[in-house]
Amino acid sequence: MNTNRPPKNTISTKITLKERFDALRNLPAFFKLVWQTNRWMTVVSALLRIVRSAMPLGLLYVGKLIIDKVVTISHAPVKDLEPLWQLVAIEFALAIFTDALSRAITLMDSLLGDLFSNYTSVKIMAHAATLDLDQFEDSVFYDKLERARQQTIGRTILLSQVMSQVQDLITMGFLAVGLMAFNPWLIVLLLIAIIPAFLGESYFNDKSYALTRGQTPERRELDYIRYLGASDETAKEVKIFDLSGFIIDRFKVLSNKFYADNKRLAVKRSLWGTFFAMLGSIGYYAAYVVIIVRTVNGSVTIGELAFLAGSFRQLRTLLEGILTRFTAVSQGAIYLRDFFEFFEIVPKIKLAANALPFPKVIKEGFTFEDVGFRYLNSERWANRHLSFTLYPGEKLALVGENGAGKTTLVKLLSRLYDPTEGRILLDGVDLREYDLASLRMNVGIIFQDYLRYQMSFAQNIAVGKISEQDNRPLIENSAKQSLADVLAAKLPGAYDQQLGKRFADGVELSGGEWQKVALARAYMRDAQLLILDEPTSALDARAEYNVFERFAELTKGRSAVLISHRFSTVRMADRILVLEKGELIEIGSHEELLLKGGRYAELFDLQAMGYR
Ligand SMILES: Nc1ncnc2c1ncn2[C@@H]1O[C@H](COP(=O)(O)OP(=O)(O)OP(=O)(O)O)[C@@H](O)[C@H]1O
Repeated sequence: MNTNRPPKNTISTKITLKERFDALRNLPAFFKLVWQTNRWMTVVSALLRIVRSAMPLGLLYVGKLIIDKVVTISHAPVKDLEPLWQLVAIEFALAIFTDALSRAITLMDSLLGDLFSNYTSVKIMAHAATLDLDQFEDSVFYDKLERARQQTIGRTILLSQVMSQVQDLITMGFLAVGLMAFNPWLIVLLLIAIIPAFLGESYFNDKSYALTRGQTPERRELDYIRYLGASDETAKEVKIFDLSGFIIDRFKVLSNKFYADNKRLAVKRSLWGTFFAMLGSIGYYAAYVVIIVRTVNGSVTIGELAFLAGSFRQLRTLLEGILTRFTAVSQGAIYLRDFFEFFEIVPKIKLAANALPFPKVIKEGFTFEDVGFRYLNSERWANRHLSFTLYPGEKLALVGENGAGKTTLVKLLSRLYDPTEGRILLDGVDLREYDLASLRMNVGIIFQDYLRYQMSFAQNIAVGKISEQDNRPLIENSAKQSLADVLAAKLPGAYDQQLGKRFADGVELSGGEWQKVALARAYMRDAQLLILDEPTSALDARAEYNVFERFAELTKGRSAVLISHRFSTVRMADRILVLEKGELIEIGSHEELLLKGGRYAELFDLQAMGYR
């Protein structure tokens, strides 16, 4: 991380007015989502707004009737006030009703907005779960995910914006009819006064979108720095290495840049906004003068003067609102494009059309045929020219220096990735022909960077087969097999003990203890192939010996792949596969490889020497 210079924007961000209109095409899909969120609330909300949109005209018209009535009565010799009070009562009732409607609309917006946000968050999580591992490792993907996530919050605003837009358009229709009946030129005057403001608004919205979109990678970095600076998982290292100053400096550099960019735009926008608002006022007062002159000439009544001036004023406000909101809505619609784009990302690891179920009993084993794999955006081969067979019931250990490609190999075996070249066969059939869910069900794998779920002890084991989360005997049995049962007995809450420090009453475990818990996950499913990627590195020597003794016993008849840097563990395997720079350089039993005197023998001696 370079603390002095924030990274440059990497995303193209220019949008044209045409794109703005095009983006509106996303709105039907958006409304479909709203509709799916909650049907009856969507209908009620729309109905409330339609009724609400007729209210301003009603209020203005009753106001006009009241004024005209007052003028008539004041000139009449006999003063009958009854009809006047009736009108006042009607206006009062309308005013109260309008207010109640507005509140109901706000309430519906906020409730529907919350539901919408929950619904779309679930949709995002569900979709993310279908995607491939390497898609998560791609920064462009992450930017999309991040923007889609923002939409779940931002789009609840869009919802009320679009609804208000429709409501205001209807209100405007009502008012415009009244105004046009009097003088159509007033409408033209109104448009002339408003259009500059609209263009200005749309210009600045473009700028603001471009800025926000361009800042996505930096915002992700900012979030990451915020997490580094204040989280239970990072606190230990941040303290030990005294990183807080470094982190805060980086945060300041980035956040100050955000602030400066945003400020520059906000100031410009505010200045131009003031100017455009002034033009609007000029238009309004010109129209006002026209109406006053005609009232003085006697061609309209005083009530009509109040009605027309009120209509004109409200129309101006509405039109301004509508035009401003148009840019905001189209803006939102452009953001929606990002949201829907995320859902367009499809996993590359596909299910075969007539996928085969995983064999009940593996007959020939897994055969690698000249398998090579390169990570996304990487020039280097993580695995290359791998050809070997993992036989049914065989225990195979993978050995090699850091970065030799051991973890990559087991990821290919469990189809987290598909080979870049070559193929992997299971009982003579390409792994890609098998049903993915059935494959995953039959391959139990515990990675070296397994997750420490901040959940209960039992749940931490149950994640190995979550459909069995209520099967306590199975969970306890799995714990017994990985030697985690002894640990449960020591905890105050036993199997219901909350683990980790993030939540109340949580107990933190040692590294080795966590490993035993994670290891129990492997025993939750009756997998035909078990893969343990350095699962015992944190265990003490005795515990590791016990774990492996059991492992060999418990996996009798089943295939297993072990990755370990400890040769005391490795030598228990039937065969050992030695990897170097992603390629297979030796394969054979412990004795065979020692006799051969190659790389394995060298590494073994090196470690043995350390114990002498
Ligand atoms: N997600 C990834 N994206 C890009 N490159 C990766 C990724 N994971 C691993 N690599 C690269 O692939 C190579 C093999 O990594 P792998 O994790 O398979 O090694 P390993 O033998 O398991 O190492 P270790 O003993 O350190 O766990 C390494 O050079 C590593 O830098």
